[in-house]
Amino acid sequence: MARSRIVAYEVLEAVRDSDAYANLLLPTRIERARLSEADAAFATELTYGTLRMQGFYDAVIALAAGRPTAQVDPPVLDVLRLGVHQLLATRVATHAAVNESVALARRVAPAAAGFVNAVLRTVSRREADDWRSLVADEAGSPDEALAAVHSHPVWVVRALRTALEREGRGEELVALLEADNAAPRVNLVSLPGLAEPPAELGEPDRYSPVGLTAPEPLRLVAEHDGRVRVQDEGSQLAALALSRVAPVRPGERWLDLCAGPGGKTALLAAEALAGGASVVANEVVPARAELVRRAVAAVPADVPVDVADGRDLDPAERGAPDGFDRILLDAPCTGLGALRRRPEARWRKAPADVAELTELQGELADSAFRALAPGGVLAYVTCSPHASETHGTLGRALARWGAEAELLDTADVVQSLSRHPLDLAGDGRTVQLWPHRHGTDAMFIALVRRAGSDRPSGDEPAR
Ligand SMILES: C[S@@+](CC[C@H](N)C(=O)[O-])C[C@H]1O[C@@H](n2cnc3c(N)ncnc32)[C@H](O)[C@@H]1O
Repeated sequence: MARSRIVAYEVLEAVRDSDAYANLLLPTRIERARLSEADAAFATELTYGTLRMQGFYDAVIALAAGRPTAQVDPPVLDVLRLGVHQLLATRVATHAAVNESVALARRVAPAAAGFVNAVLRTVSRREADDWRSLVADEAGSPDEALAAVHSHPVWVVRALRTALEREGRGEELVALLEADNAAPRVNLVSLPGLAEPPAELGEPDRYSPVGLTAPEPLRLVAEHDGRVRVQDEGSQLAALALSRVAPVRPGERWLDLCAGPGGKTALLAAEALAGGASVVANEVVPARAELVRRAVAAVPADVPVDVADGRDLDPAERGAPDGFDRILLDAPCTGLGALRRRPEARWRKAPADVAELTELQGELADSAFRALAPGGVLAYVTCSPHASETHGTLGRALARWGAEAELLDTADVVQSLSRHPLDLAGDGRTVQLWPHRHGTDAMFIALVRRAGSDRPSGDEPAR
């Protein structure tokens, strides 16, 4: 049987049994199996597509098998999910999808081969749209129908709706759910001052002045030795919001508090280098700190990367006795804004994670704010649009900081650095980007200035 299907199955198995991350494991499994480019693309499509659409496929399997998927052995269920994906979402011929799935079942769960054959034959008798209607009809409520058909947990559907409704854009929910299920394009950043401008390398991004797409993105990355990197356009805008909120004055000190794996650190370091500022990075997980070191290696500047809990930060120990002029807090979050990129993430998160994370976000925000120099600017960023992690965490922090803090017009800052006007809704001061509206991850960006001398934008002499 095709090795691409075995690779896809083995990744699903590792995601299920060992909490593996598909985006990290798949490339190594593809390499180990020595798959051709076409087979690698098929294995990727199978793995990511199956993981994203797992909720919908489970509803289909339950109907076709006449029993809840909780009563199906996990290895058999994974074989069925892969089979349903091939039948309902790819051009694989029906007989090939069924026969290859039965062969896979013989390999991993021989006693269930007949069951797999029967279920997949039942699934193959209807089109995907018919299954969507049947699944919606079976759901207990309109929200459960949306969740099952668009393959998101119900609580995530509700959280996304709340976030959109806050902007007066509740009607965009289905477009957002669909965007979460589409493979994102590979987007690149060309580190300013260190690599050619975007227009010389490919098609410049619509919004980010340092971003681009290209027909062979990975070739460009390989050729540029870290100076051209894969990075979501929303992440670029978040880093640039901080580096371009005001002209950089030589001698400014910047901190990236939660830096791993270092995508934004690299862009900040390039921006700082161009303006004569310096950057230090911090990350609590040692392996991720190592990724930050690799990410900044291409920038010819000293960027120390410390391994520490960002809640225990002493600016003096990090070379900024008067505090930092700019701090990025790209906070640990549920990642509900990057579901396109992390296909299994939606099934791993639970509402309880939100409460735990918002507490951590608040503590990190307090630590970051304390570490600002008078007049310094904090960028609070999440790759989640969940209202508790965005406006909730920010609003509570602003209330604690009182008159010491000023929420800057972040929308104005981001619009002014964007190549084209962004369709932003909401409160007009913070920025929420969306996959369906902007083609970016759903990044939230808020810039907060600490009271005191107007360091990043004022006219004090440089230190
Ligand atoms: C959203 S990610 C940052 C992504 C990064 N800015 C980038 O663009 O590549 C959040 C990071 O915070 C780290 N983190 C979590 N808790 C932390 C803490 N208490 N102190 C410092 N870093 C923490 C996580 O390990 C994770 O690497």
